[in-house]
Amino acid sequence: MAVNQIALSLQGLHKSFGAKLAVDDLTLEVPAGSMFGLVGPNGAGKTTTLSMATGLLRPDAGRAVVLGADVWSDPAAAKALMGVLPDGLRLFDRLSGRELLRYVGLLRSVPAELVTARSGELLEALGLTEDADNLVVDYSAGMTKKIGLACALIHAPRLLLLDEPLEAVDPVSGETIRAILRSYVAGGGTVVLSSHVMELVESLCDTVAVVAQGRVLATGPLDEVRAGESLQRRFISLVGGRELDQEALAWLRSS
Ligand SMILES: Nc1ncnc2c1ncn2[C@@H]1O[C@H](COP(=O)(O)OP(=O)(O)OP(=O)(O)O)[C@@H](O)[C@H]1O
Repeated sequence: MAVNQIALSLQGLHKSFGAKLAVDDLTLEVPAGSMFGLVGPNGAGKTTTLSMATGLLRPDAGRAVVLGADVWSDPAAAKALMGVLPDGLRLFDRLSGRELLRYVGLLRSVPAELVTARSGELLEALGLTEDADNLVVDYSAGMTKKIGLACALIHAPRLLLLDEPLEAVDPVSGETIRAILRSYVAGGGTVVLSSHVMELVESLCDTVAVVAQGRVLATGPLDEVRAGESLQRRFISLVGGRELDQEALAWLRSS
């Protein structure tokens, strides 16, 4: 891999929903081999940005390029290089976990024997072996997240884009997912994840971007962005905290 290669380049992305400007001229570069955290308050435009980066939502303007492949003009090449765990993932949940992995693997042109072997390993690593033959519709939220992650990994992509990957996941599974992501990056992969949980981003990511109102407020190596503070404090000073009015919700106080 070339030194200083860019795994994901977002250039001047724009997206409006009616009068709402969700993503406003957003430019971002994710270095290859990094664990990149995308953080921002509710409604900042993280999901919209990731959807445009992964080919799920067409930008009004701008480009998304994955390891040299343009997501919108060369989608087959770009999609072969990335694994995606979208927000509010809709899976074919009338399949069992094992069947779903097989379906996704074959769809991604992974040879059948390899799909079987990789599925077994992924199910085991994510603690899903016991439930592998149960229908995904009956999985808990955390189990659904984990099978979604397995689907994103089955074709051994070079770039993983994960929207809130640890949401609803129990602490033990959370540790497993962190370990999988760390070993994926150690092996040359790149991860982009969005999260509200600053401790998670601080403990896992080496590079971050803070976005608010569809724009990048700060990006770079974690230590540069947090500038001697905790990421939480830096985040609040960049984004602006909100004080709760003394009189607000007075009816909730019983005395
Ligand atoms: N399909 C849509 N139709 C209309 N507005 C939308 C749509 N999707 C997103 N938006 C708006 O765009 C803005 C950005 O939303 P987005 O979901 O990208 O934010 P987010 O940073 O992922 O938020 P959260 O952290 O709460 O998930 C919000 O104001 C949201 O209401």
